[in-house]
Amino acid sequence: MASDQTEHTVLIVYASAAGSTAQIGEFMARRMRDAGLHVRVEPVDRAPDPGCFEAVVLGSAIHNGGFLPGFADYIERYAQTLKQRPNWLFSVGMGPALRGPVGAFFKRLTPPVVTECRTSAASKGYRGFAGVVVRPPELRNRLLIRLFGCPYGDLRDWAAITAWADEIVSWIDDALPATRLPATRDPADTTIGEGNSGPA
Ligand SMILES: Cc1cc2nc3c(=O)[nH]c(=O)nc-3n(C[C@H](O)[C@H](O)[C@H](O)COP(=O)(O)O)c2cc1C
Repeated sequence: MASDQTEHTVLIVYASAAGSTAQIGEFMARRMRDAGLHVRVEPVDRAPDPGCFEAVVLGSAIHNGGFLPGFADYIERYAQTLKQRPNWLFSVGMGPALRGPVGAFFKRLTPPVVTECRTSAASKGYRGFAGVVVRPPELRNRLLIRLFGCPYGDLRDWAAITAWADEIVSWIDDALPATRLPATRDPADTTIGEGNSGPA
């Protein structure tokens, strides 16, 4: 028997310079679609108005201590809308992969831009994921990375990303009311008016 419930709609917006954050966004989208949600995933420069979706996930790579250009602006521009939509924020950087005494200290710190955006959007949750760390050409940057104890390579923890996507799906399924299509419609009635045009 066909279900009369529509899928919940989710927008995933990401900012990515080299592609690792984009892949996390696409991965989360696939995971959430497999769970029955209707998910649109877009880079921030093509992202639509979040007000057209029931829930939103926002994620950016961290470069030089901040989000990528345009990402914080998007959150600021739609802050009022985002405050009225359940939304979640993630960052992708070296943080979770830092090791050693200096690394352990910096690992505990949340970049100020994360706190600002989380407050602006009233995000329900935040995760910092490790990204892909490539050996930089500049000696100074290589020394900093060594000081922080960060290894090179693809450090993404797909199990942690999967678990977070599933947490968001559970929240949406539990907290958002099911959207129901009109139960019946007289096939002879061809007018599109009140009561016939879509979900109540
Ligand atoms: C120029 C540059 C600056 C970076 N600055 C930071 C930083 O300040 N903090 C951090 O945790 N990671 C930093 N990283 C690591 C990136 O966040 C990481 O490589 C991430 O996976 C990049 O995401 P993307 O592939 O989506 O662009 C930097 C990387 C580059 C290339």
